[in-house]
Parts: sequence; structure tokens; C-alpha cells
Amino acid sequence: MQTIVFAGAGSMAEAIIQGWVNKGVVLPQSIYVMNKSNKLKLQDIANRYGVQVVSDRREVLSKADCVILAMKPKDVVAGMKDIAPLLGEKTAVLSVVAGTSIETIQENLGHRAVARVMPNTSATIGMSASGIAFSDEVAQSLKATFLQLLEAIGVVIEVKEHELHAVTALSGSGPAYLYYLIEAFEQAGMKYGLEQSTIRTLAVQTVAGAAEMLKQTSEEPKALRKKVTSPGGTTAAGIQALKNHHFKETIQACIDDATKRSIELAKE
Ligand SMILES: NC(=O)C1=CN([C@@H]2O[C@H](COP(=O)(O)OP(=O)(O)OC[C@H]3O[C@@H](n4cnc5c(N)ncnc54)[C@H](OP(=O)(O)O)[C@@H]3O)[C@@H](O)[C@H]2O)C=CC1
Ligand SMILES: O=C(O)[C@@H]1CCC=N1
Repeated sequence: MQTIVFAGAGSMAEAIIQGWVNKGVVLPQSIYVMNKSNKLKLQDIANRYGVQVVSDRREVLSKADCVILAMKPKDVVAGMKDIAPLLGEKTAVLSVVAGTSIETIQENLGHRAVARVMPNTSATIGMSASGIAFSDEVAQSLKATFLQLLEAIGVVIEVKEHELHAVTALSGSGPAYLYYLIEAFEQAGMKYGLEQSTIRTLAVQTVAGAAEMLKQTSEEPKALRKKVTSPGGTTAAGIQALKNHHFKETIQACIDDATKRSIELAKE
């Protein structure tokens, strides 16, 4: 793609740009950024990644191959109304916005090719876990291009559009749950006099090592868990405490409420 415009230049846009530019999969000259009002932020992104700031919206949007919607859900309808009259006939849309449906995007931007992706901020280091759904207007070649762009920032799985709500709850928001887990490990370990930096190193490596074990051995999480858990040992005591405190129910409530929120966002 020659021209890709980010409509919205916040955390998620920056994570994707950083992933693409660092890997060299999209040339910085092909990437344009625009936002609502924060000009300093645009200049900062341009300085750091070598991308272009949109100055003449009509000129850039009319020739764009793809516009990436990367605004907050509450801003997206107003944002789409701003750009709708300026888009080229063939400009495709890739949306990272949680909740907003392909139907809503097409109502506002016309019946053009639309892909909805739910990445996560680990795109920054090429480690996103993304779910993607396509409108019927997306031709096979465009689909391949979108998948290639998303694969450059991590793993991508095609899902049905309605499944994106649960994908958002699991892997879109997922990094935050894991950061929260590390915060909790640190708080818990400090009670026993360990330095925060020591706990950080141990906890991060433990999470990364466990994830790699799942990837490299292809064993079931349950089987790997059993290998750690000696009868009558420390792990059994820890797991029992998690059960006593309704760990699985807590995770279910977390995914339920995040999924519900994604569905609500689609209606707002
Ligand atoms: N953060 C995350 O982990 C993830 C976020 N998402 C989705 O990505 C989207 C963006 O989130 P995030 O990057 O965190 O949000 P940010 O608040 O960091 O960024 C939002 C951006 O949208 C811009 N914006 C607002 N209104 C308009 C408009 N009318 N026209 C153009 N730009 C506009 C803002 O500009 P200004 O600063 O000038 O107001 C800002 O640059 C959300 O919809 C979210 O659901 C998806 C997956 C993960
Ligand atoms: O919290 C949110 O709404 C967005 C979507 C997934 C991650 N961040």
C-alpha cells in the first residue's frame, strides 16, 4: 500500500506504527497521521518514526489506499463524519476501534471494503495477538494484504465479526490483565522482604517462560500445571488458595464484563 492514513494517533496507532516501521514492512513515507487537536503529539510521532503529518486532509485522504480508524469509540462517529466526504472511492478501511461494527462504519463511510481488527499494544514489539473480521467487499487480494500487515505485528486470526467482542475482552484487553498480575506479584512478594526489582525479574521471566513452554511444547496448560505441582507441595498450596478465592470465577467475571462492555460500546 502506498498511502495509509491513521485517523487517530494515540497509543494503539503508535504501537502499530512502531511495529511496522521497526520491521520495515511499511515505509514511513507511506504512513500519515492525523488526530483531533493534539498537534504536538502528531509532530512527536512524525519525529520518532519518520511518518508524515496530514496537513491537507482532502489531498491525503482522497488518494489513500487505506484509512485506519484508531479513535476512541466515543469519537468514532464524529471522526467518520469528518472524513467521509474526503475519502477516495477505492479507499479501504481498517478499524481498530472496540465495539464499532462494520455496518456502522459502512453507514458512515459508504459501502466500501472494511476490515475490523482487534490488536493489542504488544504490536509495539511485533507480539500482538489480533483477531480480524472482513466485510463482503474485501477482495481476496486486499484480505491477503491486510493479513500480511497484521502478521507483521504479531499473530492474527480471522474470526466472525460477532466474535470480536470476546476477542477484545481476551486479547485486546489481555495485556492489561497480565500487567495487573505482575503488579499483584510485586505487592505480594514485597511482603516477604524481596526487592521489587528482584520480583519483577522473576515474575516477568516466569510469565514469559510459561508462555514459551505452551508455544514450544504444544502441551495442554493443565498438563504443564500438573508437572509443576508436587503432591503436598508449595504449588498445590498456592493453587488451593486460588480455588478458595474463586480464581476461575473471577476470570470468568472479568471476560464476561469486558465482553459485555464491548457489546455496549457497539450500541453507544
Ligand atoms: N489501547 C489499547 O490497548 C487498544 C485500543 N484499541 C482501540 O483503539 C482505539 C484507540 O485507542 P487508543 O489508541 O488507546 O486511544 P488514544 O486516546 O490513545 O488515542 C485516540 C486518538 O484519536 C484521536 N481522535 C479523536 N477524535 C478524532 C477525530 N474526530 N478525528 C481524528 N482523530 C481523532 C485523538 O486525537 P487528540 O489527541 O487530538 O484528541 C487521539 O489521537 C480505541 O477505539 C480502542 O478501542 C484496540 C486494541 C487495543
Ligand atoms: O480498553 C479498551 O476499551 C480498549 C480495547 C481493548 C484494549 N483497550
